[in-house]
This record gives sequence, C-alpha cells and structure tokens, in this order.
Amino acid sequence: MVLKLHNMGMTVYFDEHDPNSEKRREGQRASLAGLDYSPLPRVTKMSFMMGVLVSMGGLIFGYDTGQISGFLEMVDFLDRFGQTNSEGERYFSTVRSGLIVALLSIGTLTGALVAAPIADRIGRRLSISLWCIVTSVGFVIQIAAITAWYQVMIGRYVAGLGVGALSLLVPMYQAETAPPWIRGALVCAYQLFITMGIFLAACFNYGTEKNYPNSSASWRIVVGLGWLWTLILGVGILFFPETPRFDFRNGQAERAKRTLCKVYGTTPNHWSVYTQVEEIQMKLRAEDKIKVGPWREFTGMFRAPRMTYRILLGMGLQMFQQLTGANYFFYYGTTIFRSVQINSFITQIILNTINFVTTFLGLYMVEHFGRRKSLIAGSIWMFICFMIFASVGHFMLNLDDPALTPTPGVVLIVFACLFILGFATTWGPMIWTIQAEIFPSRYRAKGMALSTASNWIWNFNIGFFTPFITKAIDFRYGYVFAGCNILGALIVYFFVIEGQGRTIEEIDTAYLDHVTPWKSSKWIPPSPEEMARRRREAGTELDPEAIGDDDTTGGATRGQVDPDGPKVESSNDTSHRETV
Ligand SMILES: OC[C@H]1O[C@](O)(CO)[C@@H](O)[C@@H]1O
Repeated sequence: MVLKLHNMGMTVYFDEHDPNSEKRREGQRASLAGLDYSPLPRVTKMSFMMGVLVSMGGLIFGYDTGQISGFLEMVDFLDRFGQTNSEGERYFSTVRSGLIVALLSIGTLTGALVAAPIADRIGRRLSISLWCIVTSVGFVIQIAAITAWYQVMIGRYVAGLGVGALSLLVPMYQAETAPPWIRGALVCAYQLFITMGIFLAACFNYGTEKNYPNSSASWRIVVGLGWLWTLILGVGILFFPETPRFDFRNGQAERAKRTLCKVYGTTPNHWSVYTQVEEIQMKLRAEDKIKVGPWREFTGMFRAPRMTYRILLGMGLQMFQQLTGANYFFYYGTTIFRSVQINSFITQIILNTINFVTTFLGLYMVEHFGRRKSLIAGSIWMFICFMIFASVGHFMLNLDDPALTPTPGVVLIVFACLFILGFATTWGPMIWTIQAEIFPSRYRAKGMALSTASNWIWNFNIGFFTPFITKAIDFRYGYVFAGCNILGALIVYFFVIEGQGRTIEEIDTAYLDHVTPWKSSKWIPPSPEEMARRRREAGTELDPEAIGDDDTTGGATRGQVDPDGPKVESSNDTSHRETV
C-alpha cells in the first residue's frame, strides 16, 4: 500500500510493504542528497544463510520437546527408568513421568532468564555457542544414564537450560540483524524449525523403536542426534558476525556497518543503510543518557518510557500463544485420539506434518498481511475450530464407547487439523517476531527474557495441568481455549502496534509516541527533519564521524550528507510526546 500524506505542507511517500518501491526511494531522495538509491535485493545470501543456520536453535527446541512423549512409551526406556507395580509390570507413576517431562520446561525457564545478562555482556553470537555447549552436556548426562531415572531428569534440566537460552537468543539475533522487510519472515523461520524439530523427533522415535525395540539404542540414538544440531549451530554461528545492534552498543561501529551492508546487500552509502545507522546511533545516544548500576538497570527497565507496557504485552502475548491450545494437541494428541479409537501414532504424524508445512505460509503472511491482521484472523479461526471441536466432543461423541460414534471422531480430527493450520500460520510464528521487535536496544535482552519465560511457564502449565483438567471436564476444555483465543485477539487489537516493513527503531518510536494500535498500520514514521529536531531537543545529536564515513563508501562523501540532519521539504509536525 502506498500512502501519501499531506502533513502540514509536507508530502511524504511511504510504502510500508516494499522498501524498493520507487515511491519510497523518491521520498528519501527528496530528503537526503548524495546517497545511493538503487534497488536492493530482497534476500541476500547472508540473510538467507543466517535464517537457516541460526534457526537451528528452533530445531533443538522442537526436537527436545517433541521426543519425550515417545520415550515414555518405549520398552527399553520403561524397563530402565520405570517402576514396578504389584503384578510385576513396569510403569511410570504420574509424578515420575511428570518430573522427567517437566524438568526440561523448568530448565528452559531458568535458561531464558539467565541468558539475558550474559548476552548483554559477551554478545549474542558467543552466547549462542556457549549455550549450545550447555545443551550438549545435557544430552551427555541423559545418554549416560543406565538405570537412574533422576539422571535423565537432571540431563533434561541441563539441556533445558540451553534450549531456553537459545529461545531467547535466536529470535534476538535474527531481529537485530535482519533488514526490516524480511525481519518478520526470518524470525518466523525460527518457529518453522521448531515445527520441523517436533516432526523429526516423532519420525525418529518411530523409526528407532521399530528397529531397536528392546535396546537402549531406541532412545539413545534419538537423544544423540541432538548433538548434530547443536554442533551445526554452535560452530556455524562462529562464522557469522555479531549483531549490528550489539556492536553499535559496544563501540564496534565499523564492524556493525559492515554487517548491515552484508545483510542489506549494499554499501554504507545506500540510503537504507545510512538512515538505519543514523537511527540506531540516535536511539543509543538517547538510551545511554541514563547510566545506572546493574541492579538499577534491571529495576529501571520498568520505569523507562513505555517499558512496563511492552513487557506486559510481550509476556501476555506469549501466554496467549500457549493458551491458544496448540500444545493440548501436540502433547496430548496421542491420548485424545486414542480415546476416539483412531491410530494415535498416525494422527500425531498428520498433525505434526500439517504444523510444519503450513508454517511456511506463516512466513509469507507475516510480510504480506502484517502482524495485526494475521493474528486477529488466526484467533477467530482458532476460536471457531475449538468451539466445534469442544461441542462435537462433548455432545456427540460417545465417551464410554467411541466406536459407536465414528463420524464425530473424524470431525474431531478434521477440526484439530484446521486448528493447527490457523496456529501455524499466525500465533505460532508471529509472537516470536513481535516479542523480538517491540523492545528498545538497551532492554531488548531483558524484556525478551521475561516474555520468553512467560511462554515456558505457560507451556509447563498446559503440559502439567491438562491431564487433570480433561479428567474433570473432558472435551469442554476446548471452550476454555476458545475463550482464550478471543482474549488474545482483543489484546492484539488494543495493544499491538504494527511492525510490518518498519525498522525496530521505528517500532520503538511508535510505542514511545503512543501511536494508537488499531490505527498503527497507517502510521507514518516521523520525518528525518522531525527526528533531527528531537535529537537537538534531547541533546542526542550524532557525531558526524559516526555515519557515512566508511572506507567502503561509494559515491557520496560525508560532506554531501548534512550531519545536522537530513534535509526535508518542510515539516511543522510537533505532535510527538516523548523524546526518542
Ligand atoms: O508448533 C507448536 C510448538 O510451538 C510452540 O508454541 C512454540 O512456539 C511450542 O510450545 C509448541 O510445541
């Protein structure tokens, strides 16, 4: 959509979907003389490779969470780590299986919180490598277990530390590095890899249990294969640069600019890189005006402009991502569909395949329809699916003998699949994108850590309480999720600002400026002149040396770019309430 704004005498052209749009470049050209305005590649080799490599963190997530339900059904796993009942049969008590399953979630929660301050100190890139090592240690502890069930539990806790840390670091790395026009899709690729991980775990479990039914190879091979993903990510990331936002924050401006140029596929003299560098530096200046110690840094985060709002929003969205009810199917699908006498293993494979394949569609939707529209549509879709699912399950299925009501059984599966289609294209991937783009640089790691922790807490709650709840209210549990989906839609409508096509600095400005969320899709970021005026007012002018002076600069020189701020046609807009 091309917007033409007549703002007190100024005409601004802005195409929020296409950074290469002639209109957008035209608008910029009018503002900044002497820069390169040639079209940019949409996806560069660097951003593609980064998308694939870093998303391996998602594969580790999905693979680890997806494998355990299968282990609990494996003969050798049960023999080694189960208990014996009075008839001499092996079984897992609810407490023991619950602990083995849930310790991963406790570990992930801890990992997500601990990883933030470390990432702020040693950087995103080295942190990813470090937490891959921790995850691998968790795998060693599990594989080395002979008969001690608590060793498996400890191993899962340690692996969980790594998985949780990576669930914070990977989307953060992607969001801090990606160009705005593919940021949404790139962060969604993280979710795509989660779904791939769940799918692979289900397939490997099936394959190893079939081929090594009475041997420890059935589960040890599956755990061991996890090393492969951690090795690829932990070593591979070392061949990629640190994120430009972290580098700028830590005085590595030249390296940061080189990285931006690589992912944008251009030179520092291109208007997109030039304005991005300027924006990042300006934000850093504004944020760094307040200097405090580490503890005050944490508490101060809640007092920083609109941070409490954004933290609550991030945590709320992650909570509602879990309360969509997706893990009701992924964790308990086998049990749900066993009760309707349909081959549970096949059903699980079908659900996982739909989840994986349709997430690709999510990557497209996030950049073409935006976050807000997609999420609201997804919520309504999932609401309808759960209403039908719950009603058919409760009123039409004969719970005592499901074989007597085969048609409702099929309807249940169809609506479970349709639900997953809705989740995988919207709430599954897009919440990771939103939480990675709403926080300002200074508090991004900590803010994201709290929202990621919220995802894991609710993940744990769904995993742990679902058996008790379904026992009490059977399929009516679906109504609870249906209600939560409506609440989720309302939260998006009233509180989320559209981030499609915008830089993360522009999104920060939108939150600081109290842009009305339901009008935010049409919001025009402040003009360069307006930003220059704010800079002057806030005393955060840029050092002219900091921009446009790279060796690799092409045609334009610093002299051609006005350090006091780019020139615009005219603007009298003074409606912004807070400084950048
Ligand atoms: O694709 C389903 C998976 O996606 C998540 O919600 C993470 O985004 C997991 O909790 C779930 O198992």
